[in-house]
Amino acid sequence: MTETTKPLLAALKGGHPDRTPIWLMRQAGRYLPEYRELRARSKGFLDLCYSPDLATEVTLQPLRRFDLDAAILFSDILVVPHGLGQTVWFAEGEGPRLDPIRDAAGLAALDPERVTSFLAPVYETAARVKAALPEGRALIGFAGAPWTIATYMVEGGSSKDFLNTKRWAYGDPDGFQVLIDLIVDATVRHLEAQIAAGAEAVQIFDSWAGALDEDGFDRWTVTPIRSIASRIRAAHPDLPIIGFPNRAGTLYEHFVRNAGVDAVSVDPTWSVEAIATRLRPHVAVQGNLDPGRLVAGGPDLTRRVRKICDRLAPMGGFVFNLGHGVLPPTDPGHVAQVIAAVREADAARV
Ligand SMILES: Cc1c2[nH]c(c1CCC(=O)O)Cc1[nH]c(c(CCC(=O)O)c1C)Cc1[nH]c(c(CCC(=O)O)c1C)Cc1[nH]c(c(C)c1CCC(=O)O)C2
Repeated sequence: MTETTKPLLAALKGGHPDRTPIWLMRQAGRYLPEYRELRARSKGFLDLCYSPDLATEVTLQPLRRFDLDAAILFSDILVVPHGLGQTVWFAEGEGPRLDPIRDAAGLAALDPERVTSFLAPVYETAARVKAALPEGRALIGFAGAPWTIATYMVEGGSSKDFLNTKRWAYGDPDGFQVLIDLIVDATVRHLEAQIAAGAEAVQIFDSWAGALDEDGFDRWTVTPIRSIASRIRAAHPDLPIIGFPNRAGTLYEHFVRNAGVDAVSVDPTWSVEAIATRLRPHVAVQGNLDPGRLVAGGPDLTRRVRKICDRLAPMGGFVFNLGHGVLPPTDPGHVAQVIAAVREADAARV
C-alpha cells in the first residue's frame, strides 16, 4: 500500500477511501489499563513524554487493542512552552502548571531556537512509532494552537475565564502579538521536526478557541493558524493539516474559509446536517461524537455513530472521531463498539 492510499490521508484530502478512517483524540491515556500500568512506573507525565521507549509503547497501545486508522504521537501541547524555556510541571491530580508570563520581561526569557533540541526525544518517539506502524495506518503529529498555548503560558495553567490572557490580548494587542508570533515560530519548528521524523498529517488543537469573540477569533485563532499552515504547506504541499477550533460556534464557518487548513475537527455541538452543508463544502471534516456518549455506551451510542456516518461518509472527505478527547472513565469496550458501528455503516453502503 502506498502512502497516498492510507485511508486517513486520502480522506483528509477530500477523497473517498475504501473504508471510513477512524481515530480518537486522546486515544492513548488513562481509560486504558495498560496505560495506567505504564504511567504508574514512570517518574511523571512529562518524563513519560520525554522517554522514547515508553512514549512509543503508549502511542501504539490503542492500535494493538483496536482497529484504528492512525496513531497520534504521545506527547502534550505544553511541551512547546517547556521547550521555549518556561517552567512547566504536572502536579499529580491537578493538571498542568506553569510559571506565568504576563509581560515583555517574561517574553525576553523565551527562546524559539531551543525548542527542537530540547524536544529531540519527542521526534525520536515519532521515528520509532513510524517504523513500527501496521500497514495502512498513518502517524499524526500535533501541536497546540497559539491562542490555546498562550492561555496556559499567561494563566499558569487551566482557566475558566482567561482574564489575564484577555486583559493582555484585548488591552495591549501589539504586545500580545509578540507572544503569539513567538509561539507561531516555535510551533512551526516543532511540527517541521515531527514531519521530518515521520508524521504524515498534523493537527493543531485550539481547545479554547470558543472563549474568543469574533474579532479576537480572527486575530488570535485564524490568523496565527493560517500562518503556521502556510509555512508547513510551503515545505510539504501534500501533507494534510487539520485545525480544531473547539466550541467556536458559528465562527467555524469563518475558520474553514480562512485558516488555510485541509480539514476541520468538529466539536459535538454541531448537527450532522450543518457539518454537511456549511463545513464540508470548504474542507474535509472530522468528528464529532460526544465523548460523554462513549462513557455511557448502550444502543444510543451505536445509533449516534450511524447517524454521523450515514450522513457524512458518502460525501467523502470524512474522518470519524470524537468531538473532543476520550474521557478517563470510558470503558474500552465502548471504543470497540464505536469502531464496529463505523465498519457496519461502511458495509451497509456497498
Ligand atoms: C488542552 C490540551 C492539553 N493537552 C492536549 C490538549 C489539546 C486537546 C484537548 O483540548 O484536550 C493534547 C494532548 N494531550 C495528550 C495527547 C496525546 C495523544 C492522544 O491524543 O492520545 C494530546 C494530543 C496526552 C495527555 N495529556 C495529559 C494526559 C494525562 C496525564 C496523566 O497520565 O496523568 C495525557 C494522556 C495531561 C494534560 N494535558 C493538558 C491538560 C489540561 C492535561 C490535564 C488533564 C488531563 O489529565 O486530561 C493540556
